[in-house]
Amino acid sequence: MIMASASVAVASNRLKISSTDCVYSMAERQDFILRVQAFSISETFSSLRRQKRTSFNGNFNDVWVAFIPYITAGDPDLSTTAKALKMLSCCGADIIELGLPCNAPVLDGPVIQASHKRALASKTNLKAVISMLKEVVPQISCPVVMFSYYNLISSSRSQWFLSALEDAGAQGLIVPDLPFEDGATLRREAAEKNIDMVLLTTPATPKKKMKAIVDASEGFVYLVSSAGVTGARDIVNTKVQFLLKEVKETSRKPVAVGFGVSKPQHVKQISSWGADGVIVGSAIVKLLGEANSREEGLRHVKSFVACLTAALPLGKNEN
Ligand SMILES: O=P(O)(O)OC[C@@H](O)[C@@H](O)c1c[nH]c2ccccc12
Repeated sequence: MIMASASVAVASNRLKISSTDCVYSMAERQDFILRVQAFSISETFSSLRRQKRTSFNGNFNDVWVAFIPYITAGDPDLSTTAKALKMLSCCGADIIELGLPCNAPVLDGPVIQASHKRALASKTNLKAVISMLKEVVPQISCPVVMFSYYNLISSSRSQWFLSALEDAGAQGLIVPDLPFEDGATLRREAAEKNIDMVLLTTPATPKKKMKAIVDASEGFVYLVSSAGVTGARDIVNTKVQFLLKEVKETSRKPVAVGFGVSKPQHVKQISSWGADGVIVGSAIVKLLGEANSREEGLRHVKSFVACLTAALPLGKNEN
């Protein structure tokens, strides 16, 4: 019961502190961090669906869309990443994607590529990220999904890699460059460690293969909005509305949309199309990378995230 009440307290506390005025002082004071085990990814979406609120955008419909930010671990250093994780968890993130830096992030655009470079320059490696997460995960109330290119996994043997994630309290894993056909073993090994392997489907994925991907994806399905690499876009691909419908006809699994989301109107639009989550990476990473100081970067991210979450159905910043 304590755990449950603590979770409820955290949840209600997050709703209360998601208004931006007290979040940072809360994190800074460190005197009121309830050490609760974050929900699993599936529990997070189920809990959000239970909390679903009726929103009126011409007609009443029950919606609650998860906000899923991405940052690169170690950018610009792991102590800033630790602060960012705690701040994002307080600012309304329902799930956080945390990228492991590597030398060739080929699916990333220039903004995230630069973040990998900064992270590697600060000597960030898997061991250091795992020890940071062991410290931080008990202090945050949302699940962490690790992002790793496959070469980092194959070089360290997948079972050892997955055990390290499990020890760190990571709840999910995304390996964007691992072809679906080659991922069965890793998916099985992840399932044995209760780590959700989140799979990606794109506008170019044939329908039959999309169905297989959706069926095999754990936690949620990542719907990539557009072709190409990560990076803020001016507009969201309108094909996403049709793709979302197609995926949701295939399964009841939650579907989160990413790639290019960088404005409140993108969040509104994707939410109105029926997504269960919106994923934002480059626009957040850019603020961290361009700031004059770590503290300034965190402040800018906090304000930007508040704008985006305010655009979610019945914006989470509403008191
Ligand atoms: O950066 P964007 O355009 O907001 O897209 C999300 C993206 O950053 C994140 O989900 C991600 C980071 N690296 C990736 C590589 C492939 C697919 C997705 C990703």
